[in-house]
Amino acid sequence: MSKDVLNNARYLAAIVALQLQAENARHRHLVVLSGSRKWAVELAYEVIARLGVMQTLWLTDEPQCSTPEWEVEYSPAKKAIRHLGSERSLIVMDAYAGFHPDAFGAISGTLKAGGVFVLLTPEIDQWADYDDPDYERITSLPFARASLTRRFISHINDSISAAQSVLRISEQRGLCHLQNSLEGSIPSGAMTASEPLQSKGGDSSLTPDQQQAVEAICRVVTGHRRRPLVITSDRGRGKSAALGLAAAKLIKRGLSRIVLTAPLIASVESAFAMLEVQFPQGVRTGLGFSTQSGGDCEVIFIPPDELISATPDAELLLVDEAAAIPTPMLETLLVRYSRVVFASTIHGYEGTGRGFAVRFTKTLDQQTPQWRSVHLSSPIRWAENDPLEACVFDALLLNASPNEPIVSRQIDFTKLKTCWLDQDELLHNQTLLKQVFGLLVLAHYRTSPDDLRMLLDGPSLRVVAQFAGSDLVVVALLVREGGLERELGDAIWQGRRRPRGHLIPQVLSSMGGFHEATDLTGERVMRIAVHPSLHQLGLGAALIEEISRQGEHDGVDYIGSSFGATVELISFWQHVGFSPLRLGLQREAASGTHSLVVMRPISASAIALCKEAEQRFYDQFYFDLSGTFNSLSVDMVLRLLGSLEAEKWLLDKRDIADLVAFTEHFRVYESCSHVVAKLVILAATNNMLDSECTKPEAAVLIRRVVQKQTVSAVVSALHLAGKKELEQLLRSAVCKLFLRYQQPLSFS
Ligand SMILES: CC(=O)SCCNC(=O)CCNC(=O)[C@H](O)C(C)(C)COP(=O)(O)OP(=O)(O)OC[C@H]1O[C@@H](n2cnc3c(N)ncnc32)[C@H](O)[C@@H]1OP(=O)(O)O
Repeated sequence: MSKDVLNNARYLAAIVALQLQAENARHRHLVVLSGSRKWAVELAYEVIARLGVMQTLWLTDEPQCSTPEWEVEYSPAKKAIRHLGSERSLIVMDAYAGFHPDAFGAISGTLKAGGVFVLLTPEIDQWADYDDPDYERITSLPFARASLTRRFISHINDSISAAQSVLRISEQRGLCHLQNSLEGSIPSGAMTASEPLQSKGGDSSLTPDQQQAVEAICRVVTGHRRRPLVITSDRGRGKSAALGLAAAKLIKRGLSRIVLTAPLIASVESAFAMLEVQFPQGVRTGLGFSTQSGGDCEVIFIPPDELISATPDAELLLVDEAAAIPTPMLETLLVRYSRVVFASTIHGYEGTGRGFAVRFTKTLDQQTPQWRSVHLSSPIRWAENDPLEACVFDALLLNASPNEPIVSRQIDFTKLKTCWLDQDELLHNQTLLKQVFGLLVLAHYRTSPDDLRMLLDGPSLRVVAQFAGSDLVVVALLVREGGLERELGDAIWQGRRRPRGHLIPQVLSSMGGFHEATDLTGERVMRIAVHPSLHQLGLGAALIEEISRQGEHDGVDYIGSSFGATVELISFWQHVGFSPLRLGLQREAASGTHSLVVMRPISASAIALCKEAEQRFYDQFYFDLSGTFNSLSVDMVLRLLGSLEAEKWLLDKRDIADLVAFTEHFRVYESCSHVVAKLVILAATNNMLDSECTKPEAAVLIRRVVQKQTVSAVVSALHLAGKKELEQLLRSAVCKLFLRYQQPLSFS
């Protein structure tokens, strides 16, 4: 027998032994095959055959061969998210096709107890030199993929090598870990008492945590007081199943319509599975479940952005994976639905969860201080101390967190230390890396493992942070943009080319029409995050000042940013001297927000461009409010209208006569709507809508007069009794504003 065949036999025996241990302990394990692609792929097929696994999921862009005997489902890593609702007992990920950080994290959560995750990588000491195809996603001109650093891969490689529970097999070095498993001994910490897996079904199979959650959900509906519930858990604790069982119980007690929402329908699959078990006669449709074929009672899935725009009736709203939904959307749901449960993974593989607990609970404390919480800690899909979970969390820093601050709110601003952090320094100083990434995760709902790679390898990325003593209090990621070749600039302006990176120059040139934007160089603030316990103390503003000083020193033309626009963020960026230049036409599906490009110019050319682009933005903005932006929130419209120039909206004699006819006589609104609109804009530019009108009046003026929403849309959105109430609110608001207008010096 050849040496290779003998070796492979040893490796397979080790993997089989490990899988048996995993099965006995209800754990999952990571096996890494590091060597040539051909060797690793062939060994992986042998693993599938030896373990006798049907329906292996294999993440790759380039399936290597078809497998007649064993069914393998191939999927590109970038589409791994599609598989989130399913469960597998064997997953293969081919890092030769690209190591996709988010996919690695998310898909490992779909591996069942007793399962094995097989990662195929180049040889241990060559992986970090391999031109990983997935790095294409972070290239940016002039950096070609092959020229990028691969510190992230080094970090993953080191982390895997350091994890005692990983079985690593190298083509050149043989078995690197868990050698003792060959002899059938058990790696430390891997064996716990074997417990039966939770069966999909009724209450008896629930963990005590789940039972507590189901009871708490039922109390949200049956309690006399409005009491929102927050359920938090780690991945695999049966949170979604508990939502499904609670929904079933409530339907049995007489509820007829429950709405379930989550960023992805796949993540609530186990809630629907639970309903199917509870109502065997029920009918599953694409987006919902009816207890009987005729309809009767239903649990319906509605994506968050649709819920916000339509607000359908529901006796109970269940929000799953709430951490992946932006806080402003959650706040809207909290206001609109009286009985509501927010459930979320805190230590999720996607890395989005921990900030949720910090950010959203602040809102709950303010709006509904009587809210309750339940935490699910016992895993149901695998046993405690799962080796794969520990390894993935460590490698992707999903447990990272900034130091717990800090001498509470007493920061001595004169002693803050600004540090420009080197990406190499971050790689080699894991404590610092964890602090920085931990703060980004905590502060921003969409920070994911992909961002860890960006942090370590993003070309022309710079990291600046401020420390109070050894505590990180604020961090920003910056990326250099622009200064593009004229020929490329022309092609971008003409809409013929859209190279990766250079977001602000491209948006301003190809969409805003400012050809010169691609010539200028700018520093884009990709992310800025202040420790959540230290917001609104001036730390964010101070760091922006530091960034601007450095930008000036470096000779860049401007500092810019692009972010999902909320009223609070617009307020922050305007406060620190940035002008809005372009609002994205479409809402991002995940955040429900429009992205806003802002700029603080430094050079004379950027000052000229910024002035003109801002003017153009506002000129266009008013017209877009009755079209593209006619569903923009009232607060956001008010915020942006506040910066319009009042002179363009001054009223002439005839306008004033029209307003007299409307407010004092019987002129109908429709015949003078354009003049009413002028008055409203004029008032908004003087920030008088808030001070002169009640909230419902201001909302009617913005929606009906400025955004030209239909009467029925306004009535429904503002929960008015009907057209009459709308007309009364409109008339009373216009009367107040007109009266104020007639007072000397009240409008500038
Ligand atoms: C490109 C991007 O990264 S955009 C995403 C920004 N980051 C995040 O959303 C993460 C979470 N949030 C944060 O980290 C912080 O709140 C930041 C970075 C937005 C702001 O930093 P902070 O230190 O809290 O703000 P700072 O105290 O410097 O505020 C300066 C001014 O901005 C405005 N402002 C700041 N936060 C708010 C807010 N929540 N609501 C209204 N206005 C605000 C105010 O005018 C404030 O001045 P004032 O306090 O004198 O009224």
